[in-house]
Order: sequence, then C-alpha cells, then structure tokens
Amino acid sequence: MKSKFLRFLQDNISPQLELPKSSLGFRYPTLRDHPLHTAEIWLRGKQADDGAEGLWRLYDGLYDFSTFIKHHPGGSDWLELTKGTDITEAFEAHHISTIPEKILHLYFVRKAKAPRNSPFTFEENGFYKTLKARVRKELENVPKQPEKRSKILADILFLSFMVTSLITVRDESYIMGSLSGLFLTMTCIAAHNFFHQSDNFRMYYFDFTMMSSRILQAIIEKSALRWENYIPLFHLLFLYQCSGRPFVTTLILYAFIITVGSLIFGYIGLNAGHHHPDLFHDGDEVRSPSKMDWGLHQMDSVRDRLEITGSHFLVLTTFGDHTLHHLFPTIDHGRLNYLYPIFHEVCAHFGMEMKMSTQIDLTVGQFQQLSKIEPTKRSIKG
Ligand code: HEM
Repeated sequence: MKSKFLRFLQDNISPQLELPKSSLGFRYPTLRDHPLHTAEIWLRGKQADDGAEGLWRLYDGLYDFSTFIKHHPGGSDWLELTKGTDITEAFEAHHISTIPEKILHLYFVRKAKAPRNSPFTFEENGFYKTLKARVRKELENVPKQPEKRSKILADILFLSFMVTSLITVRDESYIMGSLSGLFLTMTCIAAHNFFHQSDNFRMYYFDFTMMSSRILQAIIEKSALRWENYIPLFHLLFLYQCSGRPFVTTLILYAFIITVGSLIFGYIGLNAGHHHPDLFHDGDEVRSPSKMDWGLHQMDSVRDRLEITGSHFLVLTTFGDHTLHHLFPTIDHGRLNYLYPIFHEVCAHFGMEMKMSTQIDLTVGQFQQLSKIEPTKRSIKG
C-alpha cells in the first residue's frame, strides 16, 4: 500500500510540461517523473514499457524462467529482479559462452504482442556479435591470474577502509577520516568490478557507501529491506563498539567519512567517461537505422582515459577500461587489458576507432555537456 506522502508527491509533481523525446525511439519511461529514483522504481517502469507481458522478454520471444531462477549460474537476483522486462541487452552482454542461448528454447512460451521498446540490434555478422565471438576465443589464452589480483586489491582496499575508519573515530582525526573516505571510494569502485559477475561477497563492498536510496523507499513505501541494506548500520555500530567513543562523536565522524567518500566518488563517477559533448546522449542525432548495433552504440557513449589505461590498480579503482567493460561486463578488469589487440582489429574491420581522452578533457567536457542546450547533429559517423 502506498503511503499518503507518496500519493501526495505523485499527485503534485507529475509532469505538466511537454515530455522530452528520445532520439533512439524509446518511449518516455513510465515512472521517470516519480519522486523517488531507485532501481526498483525504474524496473517497475520498465515492466510497463517493455511488452514482456509479465514474463521475461528476449528479442520478440517471451520466456518463463521461474523454474530456472534458482539454478542460474550467475545468481538468482538477475532473473528475479528482471521478471516482466525485456532482458535482451543484459542477456547478450552478460554471457560470452554460447551455452545460455542454447538452452533458451527450453523456456520459450510465445511470441510477444508488442514490438520491442529498444532500437538496438545484435546481428550475427554485426560489430558486437563478431567481437564477442573473437573475444570468446581469445579468452582461452588470457591468463586467469589477474582475476586473483583484482580480488586481493579489493580486499586490501576494504580492510584499509575498515581500519582507517576505526582510527578516525578512536583518534577523532579528520585527516584519517579523509584517508578513510578515499579508501571507501576506491573500495566501492573496485566492488563494481564484481557486480556483473556471478553473485559474490565482494559486490557488497559497495553498500558501505550508503549510496543506495532504498532506505528512503522502504520507509515511504513501507517495503522490506534486503539484508545488505543494513550494512552501513553494521559499520556504524562496529565503529561505536570498537572505538570506545560516545555515540554522537562516532556518528559525526562516520558522516564525515561517508561525505568525503561521496565527494571523491562524485568526481570520479561523473568524469569517468560518459559525459562529454563528443559522446552520444539521448536526444543527439543517431546512427542510421541500419546501424543500430548495440556494441557500436556502447562505443559512441563511452570514452576511456589515457592516464589510467594499462594500470591494473587505477583501472580497478577509477572505472578504467570502461568501453570494454560496457561491452563485456562479466570479464574481470584485470583481464580486459589483454583484449585490446582483438578489439582494435574488429574496430578497424567495422571502420570504428576507439578514441581516448585525458582526465582533464573529460572533466571540462562534463561541464560543457551540462551547459549544452542543443542536441549534437551528426557527431557520430556511420
Ligand atoms: C537478466 C538477464 C541475465 C543476466 C544479467 C545474467 C547474468 C549472468 C552472469 C553475471 C553470469 C556469470 C557470468 C560469468 O561469471 O562469466 C551468468 C552465467 C550464466 N547464465 Fe545468465 N544472466 C541472465 C539471464 C540468463 C538466462 C535467461 C539464461 C538461460 C536461459 C542464463 C544462463 C546462464 C548460464 C548457462 C550461465 C553460465 C555460462 C557459462 O558458464 O558459460 N542467464 N549469467
């Protein structure tokens, strides 16, 4: 049941203005103007827009994976959360092996009634599928060891965050608190490497940031919290118990660490490679309809940074190798570096070029993008 507060917000903040149009042809997302911007509410909007008829949609087919959820090697969340939506893009990007597509027919129910609410294609001989086939083969030669290094780096960062946060409170040190905030940011960005892989405990490192707005949603909608939503509270209690400081002092220093971490995360996150006038933003002129390959569009909307490419540590802690990560999110950041030769070969074959920027160019570009009021015309070739 919705609370009175939520109903008030919905009734009073609904859009009176003309809705912005997607140049990619997406419908104006249902619940886009909902006062809460959480993943769950976005998914609810997608359920209304994707024509999946309460099932899972892949291309123009409807599937029922209810009996498969518990057996999914990637974890149950992916399928539980996406029920009632179109999972075509997520399915293609998250599986490099051909096994998943081979078992799809077991769960087929019927064809969808409505056309797909996405312009993107995955043609067999198109850019993405060609690249994926080459990457699948190349991964057999890519060492597995860097995966282990990513795990060790993430764990060291997490432990450093925990220890420095405790010293911050024990010594009431704002200098140590700033360092702890930095470790928190690096830990949570490293956690992002593990989000897209099979379920694993390192993905929950992100929850220490308090960046999830689920708590607010749970209060307003009176819905249940998941166990990981309590992680920030556990951390606060850990600091209070172990530092021996009064609760109010602990709370102030805890808030300081979270604030510093959020500020650093904000800088890295906003400037890591998506916001620049040279990059595609919905509303800009699109590729020709015959070239709506999903992979090409990923390339249009991401730019990597020269300074960090090649450093495993910096790539892991500042969203590096981001173009390849978008294309193959399940591949550990430590292994992505080995895929560049194949990537450049396939790009050349399709007349694409992977452009790089500097951190400063992307920082300035982010503000240029913010101040831009006209869509870009034909900035994207093809
Ligand atoms: C929302 C859609 C889905 C997402 C985001 C997703 C995500 C994932 C992830 C993260 C993995 C682990 C990959 C890795 O660590 O390399 C995985 C593995 C797998 N998934 Fe999914 N999955 C989805 C839907 C499906 C569906 C519909 C099927 C089958 C009909 C499926 C079958 C499999 C199989 C068989 C594997 C193991 C692949 C292998 O080891 O080669 N998945 N999935």
